[in-house]
Amino acid sequence: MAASLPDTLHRRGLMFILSSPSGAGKTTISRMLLEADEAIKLSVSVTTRAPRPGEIDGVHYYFVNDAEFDRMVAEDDFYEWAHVFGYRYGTPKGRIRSGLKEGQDFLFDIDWQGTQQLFQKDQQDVVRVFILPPSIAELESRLRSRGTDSEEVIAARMERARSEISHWDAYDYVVINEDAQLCFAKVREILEAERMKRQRQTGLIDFVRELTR
Ligand SMILES: Nc1ncnc2c1ncn2[C@@H]1O[C@H](COP(=O)(O)OP(=O)(O)OP(=O)(O)O)[C@@H](O)[C@H]1O
Ligand SMILES: Nc1nc2c(ncn2[C@@H]2O[C@H](COP(=O)(O)O)[C@@H](O)[C@H]2O)c(=O)[nH]1
Repeated sequence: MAASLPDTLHRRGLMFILSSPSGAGKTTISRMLLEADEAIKLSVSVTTRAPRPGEIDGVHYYFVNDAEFDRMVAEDDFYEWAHVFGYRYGTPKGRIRSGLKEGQDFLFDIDWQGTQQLFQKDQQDVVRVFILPPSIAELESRLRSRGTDSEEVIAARMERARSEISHWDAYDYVVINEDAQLCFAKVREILEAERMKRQRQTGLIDFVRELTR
């Protein structure tokens, strides 16, 4: 019979960030990951933008007005926050720090500004993945096919896409989302490998010491 592993063998959780220009598919990949992997939890952001059809308050975002967002900023409730497309978006502190200690992994669908802020605060727990579209034409076509944004909003997102893409080299991994299943498989492999990193595996020193005693 196989011996059981000591219960001192734990792992720190990680902050798994997916960023991309709007429409490249990070929400699609995030949802696939959350469905396939029960061990990672979405960090639900707060936003001042209106919900899109099908978006549920508290599930996809916490939708708040400007006054409520101001109050949260004043009370230092955010891990990070940024202006994106004329609205404000922020990561509420919630239970992230204590969750990481307990081994909980968190998924962040946030932009490059938020990524920078999280990385500055907590380098060791952050894994940064940037998703690129296969082409600019395909990016525009995806924004259109999503059917949730007006022409004006699509134009603003396309206008910003090049400057967002210019931040690709501030990420640990870059994955091109041509085929969603393939992209998802790659992102999942990154997550699995990052979970195994030595520095995340607390208790390993004692375990190895015991093995080699
Ligand atoms: N590999 C793919 N091939 C074709 N369509 C895709 C692919 N990945 C995502 N899409 C579609 O493209 C549209 C945009 O995807 P999604 O909403 O996931 O982008 P996003 O990067 O999260 O955008 P935003 O930043 O605006 O939230 C959606 O309609 C989605 O179904
Ligand atoms: N810095 C942050 N960026 C965020 C956060 N939540 C979402 N986002 C980014 O905003 C844009 C637009 O999102 P959309 O849902 O309106 O299309 C996208 O790049 C998101 O990744 C956050 O908490 N902080």
